[in-house]
Amino acid sequence: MSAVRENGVIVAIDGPSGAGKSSLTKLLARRLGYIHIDTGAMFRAVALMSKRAGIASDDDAGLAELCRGLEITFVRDGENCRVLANGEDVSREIRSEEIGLLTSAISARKPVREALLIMQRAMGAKGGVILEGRDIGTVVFPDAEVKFFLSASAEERGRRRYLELAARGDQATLEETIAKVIQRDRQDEGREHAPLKQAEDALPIDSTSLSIDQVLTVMENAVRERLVQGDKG
Ligand SMILES: Nc1ncnc2c1ncn2[C@@H]1O[C@H](COP(=O)(O)OP(=O)(O)OP(=O)(O)O)[C@@H](O)[C@H]1O
Ligand SMILES: Nc1ccn([C@@H]2O[C@H](COP(=O)(O)O)[C@@H](O)[C@H]2O)c(=O)n1
Repeated sequence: MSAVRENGVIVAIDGPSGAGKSSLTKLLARRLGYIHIDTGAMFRAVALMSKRAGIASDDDAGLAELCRGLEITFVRDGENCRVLANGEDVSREIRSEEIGLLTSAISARKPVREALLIMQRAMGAKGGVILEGRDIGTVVFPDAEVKFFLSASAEERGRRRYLELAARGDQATLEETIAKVIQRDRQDEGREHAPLKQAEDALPIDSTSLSIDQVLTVMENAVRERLVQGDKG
């Protein structure tokens, strides 16, 4: 491989809901000194703003108009990142289960995907970046130097999400949470535009019975190996 991009390689982490993408992206970024971009947060910000504006999830013209007037930015806040929509911090509000399901519906719409694709490519082009989402390795950066497809069984992903919600005092049951995870998978895999799927050249990782640390080690080794190949290229 010839010299990598200006700031390093692009790492794509795709996979279904609750597989551990956000957790691993942050940890891996810290290990590598890279920035990380949570593309799901961008779709969530569009969903939240569409809800507030009363735009139906199948109103393509309304969604296109909304995206034209929407600026999404990330502000580093220590280890975390705050998400701003037109300057307003929406980091907390976008995390509800309701917005998660609405996001899955609006992210299927072509104008939304087109608008965010442009933003995501601009954010990642210089490299030295880890992007996590559903279509990073297949659509956003099909030429990413390292691609992972992180998954786990729906039961395990639902269990992890349930524990997270319970810790926040949410009343959801385990069965409901698993059902929502499965519903979101179906919507994300079944949509016409940029569906969730593994890129052919992605390294699959099934984290069902792996700890976060074990997954992190596999990922870090794979990226470092690629960086060494790059130096030789
Ligand atoms: N290997 C693992 N073992 C145990 N728990 C894990 C593992 N990976 C992630 N988790 C936990 O599972 C929950 C979901 O992880 P995370 O939010 O990183 O998933 P995600 O893929 O980004 O989900 P989403 O796409 O819905 O945002 C978190 O509570 C996280 O701590
Ligand atoms: N590249 C992406 C990222 C996300 N989505 C959609 O957003 C929803 C929320 O994502 P989270 O990772 O924050 O849970 C997700 O269910 C997808 O519908 C996407 O389409 N493409």
